[in-house]
Amino acid sequence: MPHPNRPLLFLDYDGTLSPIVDDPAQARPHPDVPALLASLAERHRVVIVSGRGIAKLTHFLPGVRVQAVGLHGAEEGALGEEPAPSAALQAVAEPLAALKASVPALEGVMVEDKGATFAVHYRNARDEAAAHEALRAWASDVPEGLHAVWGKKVLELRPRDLSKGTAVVRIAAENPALTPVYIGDDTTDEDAFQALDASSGEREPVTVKVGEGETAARYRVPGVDDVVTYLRGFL
Ligand SMILES: O=P(O)(O)OC[C@H]1O[C@H](O[C@H]2O[C@H](CO)[C@@H](O)[C@H](O)[C@H]2O)[C@H](O)[C@@H](O)[C@@H]1O
Repeated sequence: MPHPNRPLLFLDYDGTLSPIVDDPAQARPHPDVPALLASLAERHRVVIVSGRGIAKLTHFLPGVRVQAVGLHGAEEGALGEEPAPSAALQAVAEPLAALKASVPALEGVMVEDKGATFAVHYRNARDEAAAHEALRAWASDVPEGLHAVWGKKVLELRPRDLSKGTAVVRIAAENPALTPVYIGDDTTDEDAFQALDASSGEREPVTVKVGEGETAARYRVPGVDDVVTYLRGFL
């Protein structure tokens, strides 16, 4: 996989810098990641792009000071700093609250409170297929302005017009001399792979899918260890 000389490093968190675990609250980074991010940030522009909120990313990566896009594009700022309230999420606060109150009660299904939004996890559901079906029905008719996104055993709601793709394309346009490198493992990262491919013009982005499954990315690595190895090549 190529290592452009002047990269703009977009890094997803769960499944990319942190191995997937059963409990979202215990998703610690790979042990080498905090120091690696600090070293990378001394040489390159690094942006964490996550479905998590920036405060939660800061919790997992204390002491790391890099740019961040949180809540699937609804939050922007930097680790270690309080992000500005998301106007896009404030605009859909009412329907989000109503939806949160109506999540089907199913054994093992867990609602992760992310402040301005929430995620419904069914990884630990007693009957995973039944939980998936119940959540599919629940999310089949979300209010105008919201979009239901399926990730790894999780269903999330985000403002319809925002995605990881919209955020990274804007940041890439602000940094025309840098070559975008995007590494991610989940469905929401596919928005970013496609958006970067469609918008980068002369700059061929390096898009990397972590793990198995269909992807629009140009390259693939098997897991988080391989992400760490690839990133070391930028030092
Ligand atoms: O964009 P990401 O940084 O990849 O965040 C996406 C979601 O990741 C988290 O859920 C996923 O990881 C958990 C921990 O490994 C796992 O238990 C869960 O099944 C996965 O879906 C996180 O909890 C969500 O808030 C993020 O949106």
